[in-house]
Amino acid sequence: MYLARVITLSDKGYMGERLDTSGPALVEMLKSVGFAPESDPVILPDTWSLIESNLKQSVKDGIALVLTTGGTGVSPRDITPDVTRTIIEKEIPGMAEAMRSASSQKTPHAMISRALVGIAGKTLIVNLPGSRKGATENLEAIIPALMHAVEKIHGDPTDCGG
Ligand SMILES: Nc1ncnc2c1ncn2[C@@H]1O[C@H](COP(=O)(O)OP(=O)(O)OP(=O)(O)O)[C@@H](O)[C@H]1O
Ligand SMILES: Nc1nc2c(c(=O)[nH]1)N[C@H]1C(S)=C(S)[C@@H](COP(=O)(O)O)O[C@H]1N2
Repeated sequence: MYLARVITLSDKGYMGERLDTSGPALVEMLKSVGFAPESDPVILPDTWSLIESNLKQSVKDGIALVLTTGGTGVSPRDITPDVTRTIIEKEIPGMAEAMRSASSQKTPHAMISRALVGIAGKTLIVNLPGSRKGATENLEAIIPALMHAVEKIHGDPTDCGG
């Protein structure tokens, strides 16, 4: 089973001013599709150095899949994709495109999310929006390809297309 970690980026969540319902919802979704997520999401403020160090630590910890939730939009403190871009070695634009495309059927606000998906070491990092609805709808869109992507990152030699 592949280890997964959920990182919630929310100033209010970090300060205890809002209950994080997005992180736990993502943990449950990951379990339901066969990943082994840590049971408690990591909650951080929208602070560059903390996001950077936690993403780097996740790679060192051998986490196969990191989901971030929050900070993908255009508010002044939204920096999650910008930090992610400095950590990943390979971007997977198709997964982010699939999330925005599917989400556009739900809300026109989908186009505001700047979420990135990419690979750092052997860790797949997926940015998701902050609201529970936004986070779960976006994850839903890539679930059909998520396990396959992680298996390939870990060197699955089998032919695709079977
Ligand atoms: N972790 C979370 N759990 C539940 N709802 C959330 C969470 N993060 C965001 N939301 C909801 O999604 C909306 C949009 O998210 P966004 O990150 O833009 O909000 P925010 O108020 O700027 O967050 P913050 O100040 O906590 O960083 C919020 O107003 C809130 O209703
Ligand atoms: N599927 C889906 N995508 C969504 C949403 C949503 O409700 N559903 N919310 C949007 C909104 S309102 C914003 S502002 C952006 C960025 O959200 P974030 O700043 O919380 O990361 O995600 C968008 N993507």
